[in-house]
Amino acid sequence: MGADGCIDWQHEANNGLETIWCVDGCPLTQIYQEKYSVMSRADFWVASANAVVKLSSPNNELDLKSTFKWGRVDAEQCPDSALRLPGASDCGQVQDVFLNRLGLNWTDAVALIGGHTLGRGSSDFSGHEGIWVDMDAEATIFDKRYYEEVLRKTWVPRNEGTDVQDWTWGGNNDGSPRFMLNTDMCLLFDIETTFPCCSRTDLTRNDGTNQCDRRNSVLSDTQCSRTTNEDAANAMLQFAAQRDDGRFTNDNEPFFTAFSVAWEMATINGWDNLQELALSCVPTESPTPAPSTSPTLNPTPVPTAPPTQSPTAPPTPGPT
Ligand code: HEM
Repeated sequence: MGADGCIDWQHEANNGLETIWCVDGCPLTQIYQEKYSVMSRADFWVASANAVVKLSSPNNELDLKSTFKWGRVDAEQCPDSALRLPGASDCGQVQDVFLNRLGLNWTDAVALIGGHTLGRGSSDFSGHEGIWVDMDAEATIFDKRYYEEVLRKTWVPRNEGTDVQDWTWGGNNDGSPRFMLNTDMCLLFDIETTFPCCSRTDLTRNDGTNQCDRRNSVLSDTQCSRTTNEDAANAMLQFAAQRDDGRFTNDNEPFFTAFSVAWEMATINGWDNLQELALSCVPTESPTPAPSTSPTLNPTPVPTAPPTQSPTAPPTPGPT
């Protein structure tokens, strides 16, 4: 769901988005068509994300309204734009996309990826099944829990040797499995030098067995070492807000402040003429409607054909 209001439907990285944005029956599309089609889709998608963050944060605390600017122009076609998305393989992906191309720093990247406190991965879409946090209900709350979970849980490799290798909890994965991507784990651990490893060799199950050890894999002697990327690790620790006694505070503020800064930079990237929201409705101060290249104001069509193989063309530049 790009900053140009366009979705590259042909790329597998976007699998599942047809359940959110579609011609018929997707609530978000319906809301847009019925009430907000005066805005460009691109502005609407950012505004919708802001609303989700606000409504799912404790006491509606994280209001991103001050970061919102409007005036993005929609494109109807964006072939190969999904090639610019980060893969989930390693921190090189994070560096390439968030630092080298979006111009953010590691603190910004770590703050943005904290978005994984919400929602889930699916074997039907990405192939990574589970939630990042402890309970399904917690996956509907936008708070710092994601950072806590990286530190709190015993993470061991899952799906080793496949292209959906990730990490899962060494404890009891009842219900939804809990998982982390390599791009989550690498922000705190060196998961390359010591792979395969276990993130906490100090925890046991109720039956006394080490949580790092499973039937086919014994990792209780292989503690994952801390990453040498101190900027990323420091941000993870700061946002998790762990006390000296190992428990976590309820203070979301460091995460929320960093997320707001990074979110604004990420969502205005590529546009140099976006407008602030008007603070009043007095006619002389009100802005003109956002330009839109979508004359029929219809959502981008959903393809009926299955995704084709990954395109090989080089990434196209973002909007300027
Ligand atoms: C290195 C960067 C990132 C990678 C590799 C990545 C990868 C993924 C993957 C594989 C999924 C599972 C998709 C599925 O199976 O349906 C996912 C879901 C999700 N991601 Fe990310 N992501 C990244 C960054 C971000 C950022 C920056 C945010 C928000 C600011 C974010 C928010 C989410 C959310 C909310 C979901 C859950 C979606 C749902 O419940 O349907 N991700 N991500």
